[in-house]
Amino acid sequence: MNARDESLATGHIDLQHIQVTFTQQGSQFTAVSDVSLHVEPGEFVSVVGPSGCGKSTLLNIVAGFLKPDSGVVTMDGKSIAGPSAERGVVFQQYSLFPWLKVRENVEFGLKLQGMSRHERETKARTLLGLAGLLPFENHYPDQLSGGMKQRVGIVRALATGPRVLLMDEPFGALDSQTRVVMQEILTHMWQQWKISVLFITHDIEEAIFLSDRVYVMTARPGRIKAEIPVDLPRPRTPTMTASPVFTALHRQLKSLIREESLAAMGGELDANSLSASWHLGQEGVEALR
Ligand SMILES: Nc1ncnc2c1ncn2[C@@H]1O[C@H](COP(=O)(O)OP(=O)(O)OP(=O)(O)O)[C@@H](O)[C@H]1O
Repeated sequence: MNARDESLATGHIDLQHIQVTFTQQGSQFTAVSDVSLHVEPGEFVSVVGPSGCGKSTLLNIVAGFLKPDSGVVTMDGKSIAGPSAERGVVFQQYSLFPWLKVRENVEFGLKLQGMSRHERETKARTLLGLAGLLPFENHYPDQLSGGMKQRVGIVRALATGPRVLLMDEPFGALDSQTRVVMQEILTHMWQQWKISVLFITHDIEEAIFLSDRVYVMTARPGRIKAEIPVDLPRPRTPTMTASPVFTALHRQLKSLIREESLAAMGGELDANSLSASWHLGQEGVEALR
């Protein structure tokens, strides 16, 4: 078995019956209720759902930053007890060290792993080259665009050889054009690495474009409402977003999330009241004057 086959055989994430409660302003509430989900080795899985449904909470549990109140979370059959280099994390905020140059940022984790200067320089330069960032290896983060910073963040997370990549709205801070390009870059990088990815996003199109499967969560308390396989061939290309399969999936996911977004607004809004509120009639218009 070569190194690539070995990495394919690992990176299995399994969450079973996860329950999380938080306390806010002195009162407890259930943030996540009875969530079970899995990511197979080498699979790209997204989680979508309305704001506040617990998506980041689930990612933080897999990252080992947070312990659930009940339920079981494992990676390759072993209980997750805390953060580990086996699980790389990329957040929306570019968490690069501003005082280090691009290559030094990528080398940081390798240095902690005890890799020699020569080896880590070679590895960082190879990875930066694959991400089209080699010409910027000696730049500081604040000399880069948002998209480039996030590419460096992804390369840095991948450098230490994690078996799983956890991404929490990684492109959320980017403008829509850059975001689309980043999705393409990520899907190409992922095809080369074939690493397991758990990806959190608000963006339905992004979830479909990137994923093998998409989990949809309910409004708080977050549960799994649906699990949707994405039956689109790889490699993914931008033209696929106009295909009948893509548009059907988009419609299905949009409708599932809309129901939950309305529920998240407290139940006082439903489809009828939403349209009624815009048809005020003459009396309503007068009342607003
Ligand atoms: N450490 C914490 N203490 C108290 N409440 C928390 C904590 N972390 C998250 N919450 C609350 O739990 C709920 C779920 O939060 P979470 O960030 O996981 O949701 P999300 O689906 O990722 O939201 P968004 O899409 O808006 O980023 C929210 O109501 C949030 O305010």
